[in-house]
Amino acid sequence: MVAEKAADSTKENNKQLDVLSSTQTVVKNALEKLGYPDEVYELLKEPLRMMTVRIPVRMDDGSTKIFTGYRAQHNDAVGPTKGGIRFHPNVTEREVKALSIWMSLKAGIVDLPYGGGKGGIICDPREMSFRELESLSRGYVRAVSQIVGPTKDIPAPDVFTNSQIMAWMMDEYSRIDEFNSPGFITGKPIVLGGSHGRESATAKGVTICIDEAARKRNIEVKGAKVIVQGFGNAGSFLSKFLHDAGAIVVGISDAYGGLYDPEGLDIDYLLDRRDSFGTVTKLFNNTISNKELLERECDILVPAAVENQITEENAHNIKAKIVVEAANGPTTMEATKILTERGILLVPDVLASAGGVTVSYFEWVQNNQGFYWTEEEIEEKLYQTMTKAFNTIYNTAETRRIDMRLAAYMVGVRKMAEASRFRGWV
Ligand SMILES: NC(=O)C1=CN([C@@H]2O[C@H](COP(=O)(O)OP(=O)(O)OC[C@H]3O[C@@H](n4cnc5c(N)ncnc54)[C@H](O)[C@@H]3O)[C@@H](O)[C@H]2O)C=CC1
Ligand SMILES: O=C(O)CCC(=O)C(=O)O
Repeated sequence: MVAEKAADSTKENNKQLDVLSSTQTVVKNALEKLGYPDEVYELLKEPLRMMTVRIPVRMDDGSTKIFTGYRAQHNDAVGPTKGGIRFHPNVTEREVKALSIWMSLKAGIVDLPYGGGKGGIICDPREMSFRELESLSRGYVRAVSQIVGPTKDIPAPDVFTNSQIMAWMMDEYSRIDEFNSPGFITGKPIVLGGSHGRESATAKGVTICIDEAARKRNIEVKGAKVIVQGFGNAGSFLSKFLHDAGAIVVGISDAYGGLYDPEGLDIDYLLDRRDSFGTVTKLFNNTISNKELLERECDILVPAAVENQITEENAHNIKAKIVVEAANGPTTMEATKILTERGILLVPDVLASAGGVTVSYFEWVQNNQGFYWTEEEIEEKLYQTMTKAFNTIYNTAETRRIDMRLAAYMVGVRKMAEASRFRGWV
């Protein structure tokens, strides 16, 4: 009996942490609230295409290692699919599928002419040499080359991938295409057709959401205590922006642990010492765990690392008044409910982290037109896009008396549902 109960509770816990099924539940709720028939949900609950590839890489020790990778294309009714590529040991097929659905929702929320796509390779780039990483990146592009391209599916950076990896991938695709194809991928170095502001775009978008959310809750960002989980692309730029705006960044973390100081951390020093994978805490002895960090005292909490960090286990202990999700999928559905009931304003991932794909879109447009904008122009366009999206979703949540995640899904799903209907798919 006891063993049966324990097995049931493990099953329930695994279900809550399955990002695909929880995303499907919210998509279903959003479509029902919008009055769409069940067949629209049947179409949108899974990607239209999912490719699994095996990539052989000759390692530096002379052995050959076979890596598994994925590319999911959720829905291309609105336009080509778009979304990052993740290199991480925990990548799974279901995770990549969920990430592609989130990309569709983001494109809908910030009104881009795209559907969602996402890729991932099961690997640990922190343990690979530069040459092995180049070989893996080029091998992945060769393996998925038939289904990607500037008018089909446009990749970008995500966890543990960066502008160098985008450059190798663009070069490999250009060789296959026998044409210089900068619009194949975004997040490239500026000299290869990258856009000003793309590197910091995700964090900029999150900063704009924090400003808007703080205004709604009468909190001054200047002087507010902030914890940021993750010190990579999203988390490190965000910490810098908030620090420069006068917020007190009291906590940060990476995959190995967290740092907390109620008086505020020396962000410039930490930025200077972090490595290219967003690791910095290994240099310190007085670290705490990621779990502890999330529960420490602060006004604003920003998970900017990986999925399933705020769950029903710790949601009751979160001290922040505002939680802004820079990461994809950091809060489970059960935790969303708990935080909302506790009066904590939760700004969901599909809205808060949409700055990255927004500037990726600007990069793609600049590649297509062959004319490039200044950083100021990009920043202004990003600001307009993010504030409009935030307020549309905030007002939808208020009017309908629902949480901001469901409101964001309702706003995000509508365009692809309509486009699929007009195309006669449902
Ligand atoms: N880079 C981008 O443009 C965008 C990123 N995101 C999301 O933001 C999140 C972070 O992505 P990036 O900053 O780009 O990645 P990154 O690779 O630059 O940094 C990842 C950070 O998370 C930490 N981390 C990794 N595994 C962890 C774990 N198990 N527990 C705690 N920390 C861990 C790493 O140490 C590092 O500090 C991800 O969820 C990603 O999907 C969302 C939109 C766009
Ligand atoms: O910049 C992009 O196209 C995609 C970024 C991404 O993967 C994300 O928003 O999760």
